[in-house]
Amino acid sequence: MTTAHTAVTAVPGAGNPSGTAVAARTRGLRKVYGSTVAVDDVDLEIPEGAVVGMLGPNGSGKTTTIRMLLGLVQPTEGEIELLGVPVPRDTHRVLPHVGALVEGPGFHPFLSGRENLLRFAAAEPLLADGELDGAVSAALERVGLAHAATRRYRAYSLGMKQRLGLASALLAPRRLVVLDEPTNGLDPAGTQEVRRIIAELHARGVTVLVSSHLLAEVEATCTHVVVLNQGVVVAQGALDDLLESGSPTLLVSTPDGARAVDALRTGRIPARLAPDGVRVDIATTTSATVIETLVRAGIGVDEARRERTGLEEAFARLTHDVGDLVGALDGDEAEETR
Ligand SMILES: Nc1ncnc2c1ncn2[C@@H]1O[C@H](COP(=O)(O)OP(=O)(O)OP(=O)(O)O)[C@@H](O)[C@H]1O
Repeated sequence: MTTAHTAVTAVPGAGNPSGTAVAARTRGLRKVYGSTVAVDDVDLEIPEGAVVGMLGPNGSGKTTTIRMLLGLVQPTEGEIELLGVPVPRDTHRVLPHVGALVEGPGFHPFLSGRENLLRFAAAEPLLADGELDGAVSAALERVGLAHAATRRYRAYSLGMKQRLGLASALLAPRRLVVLDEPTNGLDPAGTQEVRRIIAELHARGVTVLVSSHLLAEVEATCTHVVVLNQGVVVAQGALDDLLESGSPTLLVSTPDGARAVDALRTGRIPARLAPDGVRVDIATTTSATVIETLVRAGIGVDEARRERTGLEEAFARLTHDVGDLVGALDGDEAEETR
């Protein structure tokens, strides 16, 4: 959890000269540990108000990047701007506006969950003394931990510890919330709650950066994604753009699949029979041409819909086959891909 112990000064607006508001930005960010390059030349842009999922295989640099953003790890090279403020130089100015769930938030094992949160709340410059109790109760309630508030932290399960970390990130009103694997150790109900909390923050206009291995969660909750592989950003942008970037496919439901495949192939349109219909590659044709071809061949079409690439498929393509990436996302990002 991040707290600031200094007085709050005004945080400048997070606008940028090109007009798009940016909550966090890095330029040429690099972190080297001995002979390990953990993060290499990372240029991030986290749009204000977005829910950004940070994805990547184990060891791809997600946690290191998040820790550098929060001023917890000193970059080897590069620049960071958080809510318009340079980090780590002025981290203290911005931290009160940033809630963070990162590993090892430093809870005291012999204090209860409530007592631990009260200590953190007392260090929140945005909370007045008279607001501490209420803020702690509200945060405990929000993460479903009110019933265990008086139990000692060391008796908490992994999931309860995770919930308490989340509560600490939500103690005060935030402009940016950074969650490093928030569903780690949570049961399905806890995962649902994290999803709900992220949706609530998003509805209030809070920017959320969340790292996760749960692609279905990211697909369900995020508006944008950043994909890291071996310390390098291999894709970033709107989730919808990423999902549209695979080979476009039309799924056709027809009572006569085998004949449909024959008719399309005769018309030099790649198609194959699948359990749920006929899958047609429309990279070099249009949906209208496909349907026209089928109707001309006297084949009935019950339904035809364009399929999106699932995030799982996109992720596999991005992290296993970096060479094929150019052109997968919009031009700028693709060009930056190495
Ligand atoms: N304090 C450290 N000292 C040495 N190497 C480190 C340190 N922290 C991270 N690394 C290395 O940097 C690389 C990136 O690690 P990082 O924890 O950022 O990855 P990650 O994407 O968060 O992984 P995971 O999904 O497993 O949590 C790894 O090779 C890791 O071993």
